[in-house]
Amino acid sequence: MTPAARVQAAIEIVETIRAGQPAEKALTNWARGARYAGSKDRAAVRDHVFDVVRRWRSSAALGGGEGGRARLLGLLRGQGVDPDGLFTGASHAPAPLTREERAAGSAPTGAEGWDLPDWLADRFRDSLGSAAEETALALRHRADVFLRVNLLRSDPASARARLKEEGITTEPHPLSPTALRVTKGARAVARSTAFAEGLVELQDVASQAVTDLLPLRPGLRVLDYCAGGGGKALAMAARMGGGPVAVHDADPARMSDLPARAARAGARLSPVARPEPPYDLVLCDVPCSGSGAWRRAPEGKWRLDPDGLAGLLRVQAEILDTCAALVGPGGRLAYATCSVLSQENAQQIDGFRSRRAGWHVEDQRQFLPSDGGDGFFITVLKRAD
Ligand SMILES: C[S@@+](CC[C@H](N)C(=O)[O-])C[C@H]1O[C@@H](n2cnc3c(N)ncnc32)[C@H](O)[C@@H]1O
Repeated sequence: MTPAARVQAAIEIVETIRAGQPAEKALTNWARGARYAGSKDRAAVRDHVFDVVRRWRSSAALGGGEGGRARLLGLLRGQGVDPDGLFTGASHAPAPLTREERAAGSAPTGAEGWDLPDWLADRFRDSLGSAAEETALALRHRADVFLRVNLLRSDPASARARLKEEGITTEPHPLSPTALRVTKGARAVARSTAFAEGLVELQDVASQAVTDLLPLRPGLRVLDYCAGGGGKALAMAARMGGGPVAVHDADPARMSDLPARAARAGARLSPVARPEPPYDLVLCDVPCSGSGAWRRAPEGKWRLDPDGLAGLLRVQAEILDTCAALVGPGGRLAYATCSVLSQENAQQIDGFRSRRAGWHVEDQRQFLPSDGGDGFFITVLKRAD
């Protein structure tokens, strides 16, 4: 496919997203009917589509319309790319720009320029103050790919050397001693032998930094109450000489990949339908807005509404209360989100402490995209003896 044909494909996919189809599904459906598209074409089309979703409002403003064609035009203008080189009318390319299209479009203003719904721009300001703008703007960009070196199988220097043999170059990152930022070959990681042999896992650097803050050591009774795909459970097990870490999730199907992931990593994870207290440490990595990770999952910012957020806040408080009851005397409760909204973070901890006596905050950190990874929040609470 030519670069222009990729833009035309993205225009058509953005139209189906506008009609209500999730971006992943729209891309899969397109790929099924586009046997002529090679892996580089698919990757380029995907990048265009996700760039538009990240910049849904500003691309419409700059392109002067809500449709796929206007949004791709606006995206290119925002990226400083001359659209005339792509809107050529050649075979499979978008038709040349009309006079109206050339005249349309204006610089985005306010929340439009932050690429957030108005109500969320207000929440960003309330939560982040002077860091609100840079955080919102960071979420308009693609995220870096990070690996976690699995210390049960390797060390950072050896893992980097193995990856390099397979054409994947990396560099360390100051946020976590196990983190490697992929500088070349990100798309090859999942089929590399270093990955297959469990030397590295795909995991955001801030997600690693969150588990680094947990007071873990071999022999502790540890429960990951919202284990999901197990990214943090595996990282915790690696810091405990392999585990075991008890894993639980309200939706056990979300843990279906865990046995294979644990085997690859050399970690021991024990699924528990009903947690058996007391635990020395319970992590609740609660369901949240995902606002810290909207570079990776940008549809979330357009889908979330105030009622949805209120529902999440209720579930988070319930999980905190449930998990507190699982911690033994002198034990720890760790609360984590990949959110930058204070209602889901510090305010949730304040609410918990106003409901329950006998807990004190041992550690609290908010990671922002400006630190290099996703936005994450972690609080470690210690229960009185
Ligand atoms: C943020 S994800 C967990 C991500 C995971 N810890 C990781 O690092 O890969 C939140 C998880 O909480 C689960 N969940 C939602 N409500 C829950 C509840 N009431 N109790 C336990 N788990 C719940 C969801 O199914 C989801 O898998």
